[in-house]
Amino acid sequence: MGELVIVAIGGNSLVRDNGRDSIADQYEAVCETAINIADMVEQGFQVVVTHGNGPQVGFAMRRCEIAHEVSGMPTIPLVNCVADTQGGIGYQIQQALTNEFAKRGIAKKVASIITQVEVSKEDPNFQNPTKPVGSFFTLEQAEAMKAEHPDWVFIEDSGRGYRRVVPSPKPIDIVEKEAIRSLIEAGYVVIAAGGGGIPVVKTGENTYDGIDAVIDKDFATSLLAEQIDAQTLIITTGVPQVCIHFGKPEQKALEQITIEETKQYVQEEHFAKGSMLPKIEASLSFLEHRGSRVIITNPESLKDAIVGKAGTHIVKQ
Ligand SMILES: Nc1ncnc2c1ncn2[C@@H]1O[C@H](COP(=O)(O)OP(=O)(O)O)[C@@H](O)[C@H]1O
Ligand SMILES: NC(=O)OP(=O)(O)O
Repeated sequence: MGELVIVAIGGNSLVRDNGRDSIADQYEAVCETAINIADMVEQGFQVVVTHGNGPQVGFAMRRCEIAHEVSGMPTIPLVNCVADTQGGIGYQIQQALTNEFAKRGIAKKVASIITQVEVSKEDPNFQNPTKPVGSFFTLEQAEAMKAEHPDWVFIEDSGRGYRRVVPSPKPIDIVEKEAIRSLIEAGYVVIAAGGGGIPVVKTGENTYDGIDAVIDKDFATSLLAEQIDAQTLIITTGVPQVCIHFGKPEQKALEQITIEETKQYVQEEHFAKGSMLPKIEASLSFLEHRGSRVIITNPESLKDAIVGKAGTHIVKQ
């Protein structure tokens, strides 16, 4: 079996045009990412795919809220919105990969696993929402919405606008890890932990209950990578490389950095909270446990990045 690589697809990287955000647009973006993943499979890598749902779960929440406001339809709990987006995006990735493999004559099967991820009810992040979801708004739009819904919390997201935030507890365990391992061993390209996984808390030795939150998919992916013994973690997002002085005139893209250099940049606050910082923290956690290397790049650079010709590479030393 080839090197086991886990590829995390950013939710924002699947949103084409913030004005439309249609399912057809999203499928087009998924198909482009599927081409890049198929390239990696042809290169001989064993691939596991995870994905985000930040924009999509926010859209789902908003749809239920509007349906409730307009026609009194029952709202859908956030944990179920996460499950719905995990299924919806997983379906698109599964179909796009299946079709791409068939087109190229790659003899690989694809399977998505509904993945629950255990969190703690006591996690302090439940009291302090930090995970941006849904659309980007101007300050004026955010203030108008806040006036109408005083319990909503907004943050500024990496110079891109204002977004609603929801609680994001840290993942403790991937409930379906054995099933994921079995499918990998059977040669499947597995799609798992979509949207960071469906947040659940333990109610007994082997029993669980859903809880309203959105787990950061970078942390869930790093945990899954450890639990399936992946050697390489790739995080795809909206930028080809991680930068220092991001968004400033002196911005500099990083090609290769060590754990120590990365920690130094974290201390110097080069990585924005809620966007690039969780990717960096998840990368460090993966490298400090079992992982060998991390690559952060955009989907179109995957094929080159895996052979060292693109992206930002974080290495042990
Ligand atoms: N130091 C940085 N280097 C590069 N991008 C950064 C940096 N800090 C913040 N960003 C922003 O973070 C974004 C990635 O976060 P986000 O869009 O939330 O992730 P996702 O692709 O997982 O949805 C990048 O597209 C970029 O706009
Ligand atoms: N759940 C999650 O972290 O999604 P994004 O990567 O889309 O923000």
